[in-house]
Amino acid sequence: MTDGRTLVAGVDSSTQSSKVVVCDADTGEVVRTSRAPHPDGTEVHPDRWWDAYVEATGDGVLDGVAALAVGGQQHGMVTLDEDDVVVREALLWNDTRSAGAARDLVDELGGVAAWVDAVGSVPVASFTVTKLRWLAEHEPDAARRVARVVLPHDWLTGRILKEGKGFERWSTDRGDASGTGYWSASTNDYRLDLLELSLGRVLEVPEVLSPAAAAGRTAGGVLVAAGTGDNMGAALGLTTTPGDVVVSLGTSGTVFTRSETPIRDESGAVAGFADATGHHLPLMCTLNAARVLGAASALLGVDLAELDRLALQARPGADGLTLLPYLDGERTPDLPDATGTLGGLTRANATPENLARAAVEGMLCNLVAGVDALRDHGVRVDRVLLIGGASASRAVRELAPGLFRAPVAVPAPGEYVGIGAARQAAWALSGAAEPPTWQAGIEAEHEVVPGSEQEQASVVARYRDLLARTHGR
Ligand SMILES: Nc1ncnc2c1ncn2[C@@H]1O[C@H](COP(=O)(O)OP(=O)(O)O)[C@@H](O)[C@H]1O
Ligand SMILES: O=C(CO)[C@@H](O)[C@H](O)COP(=O)(O)O
Repeated sequence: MTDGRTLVAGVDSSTQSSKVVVCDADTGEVVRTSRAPHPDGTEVHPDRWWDAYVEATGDGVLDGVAALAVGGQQHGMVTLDEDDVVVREALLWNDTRSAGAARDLVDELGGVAAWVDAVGSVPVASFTVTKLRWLAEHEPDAARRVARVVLPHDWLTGRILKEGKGFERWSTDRGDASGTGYWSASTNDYRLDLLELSLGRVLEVPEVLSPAAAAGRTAGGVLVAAGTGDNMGAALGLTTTPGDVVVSLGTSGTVFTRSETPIRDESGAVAGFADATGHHLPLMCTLNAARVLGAASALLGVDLAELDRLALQARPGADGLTLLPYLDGERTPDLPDATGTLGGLTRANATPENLARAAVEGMLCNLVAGVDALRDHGVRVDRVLLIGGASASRAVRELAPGLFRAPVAVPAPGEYVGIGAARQAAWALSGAAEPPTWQAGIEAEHEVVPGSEQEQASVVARYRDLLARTHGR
């Protein structure tokens, strides 16, 4: 309690950084924020997340906070031995070394339909279940030492409780559990047989808490809520209405919507995740998003603001220059070994403006597939809410409505994963049946430019054509 009001904190332990948001528990007003970077790379020792958390919460950032929760990057494999010592560095969601293991597991269970029936998703390299198979095959000594497996948000939640002398047991929530590949959002149960299929034996797994449950309480009295995956956290931090689809442009690109019922997608594009309120969060994810713009600006030797200016000076379609932005391999489409492809390059269109435009268009066209996949499953797309680091880009904001074929709203600048985690903490603290009502304002709205539909459709068609010619998809 500070100045008569109750404060709650949300931690977003994402791929590139830890962000902390302290909010008024009743209104959601953001009172303080801070952040600290994570190391680069697709395998990271969990202690580095703790270091970033300690750095970001220094200087009294958590003073007066009554409850907190952690939203974390999904899927990462954190392996612990009998004494909870980390066995090896965590393999993150964007580590593609387990792509072969994913293909093997799909075959061994009887194909994609069997996986969708079992856990609502078709596993790709991102999923924890495939990382465990990779571990068993490539590091058998380490695999033998593993006693339990948890996810990044589970681990950080447990560490906060251990340091706060309030740890009782490892726990997780429905949202994050649904990204493991061995827990089903339809039945709300683990499929330990799939864990066994992956690793050759069953491991201890965290207890799946209900949405407003507490994971524990520190000796100092701070309630630590269940926490969740970062996309589920963002969904809880945003004020959405039916017909809203969220596109997040962070390290990953994600397209998701809240749903009362699961979506069944045997193409594997849409994963059947759970949300953080007891419902569902069908979600499509790409490995490439904001960092594509970073790479393009490095290539052109300009900053992100100049990249925006250049992109907006070029004509739609970049005079025929098209980028398949698979710079870190790709997850959707399932092309883990792909690299980027620049198609249609001529002497006439080889300008900085066209390269900048192709980067923005390519990044967005990659996500158009997610918006369309949701449409194909009957999801109404009345409005796209754009969040994540690259939603600050002027070029992204202006090009997105035409390519997504929907109006785009950009919520007031904010760390929505952290805000969602803080809202979950406030919910757990209140003991109420529903989370508190917090309103996220809209900063900017962008409409589809009338008459531009044909032109935008041809940008997407050219992208799809290059994808088909390059990768046969
Ligand atoms: N104005 C901008 N234009 C394009 N990209 C941006 C802009 N501002 C930040 N970014 C990018 O956003 C990314 C960070 O986004 P964020 O959502 O915090 O990622 P994550 O949650 O995955 O760690 C970085 O790659 C950064 O370069
Ligand atoms: O793997 C997924 C979703 O399935 C990613 O969205 C991760 O959850 C990482 O998120 P960011 O760090 O990009 O926010």
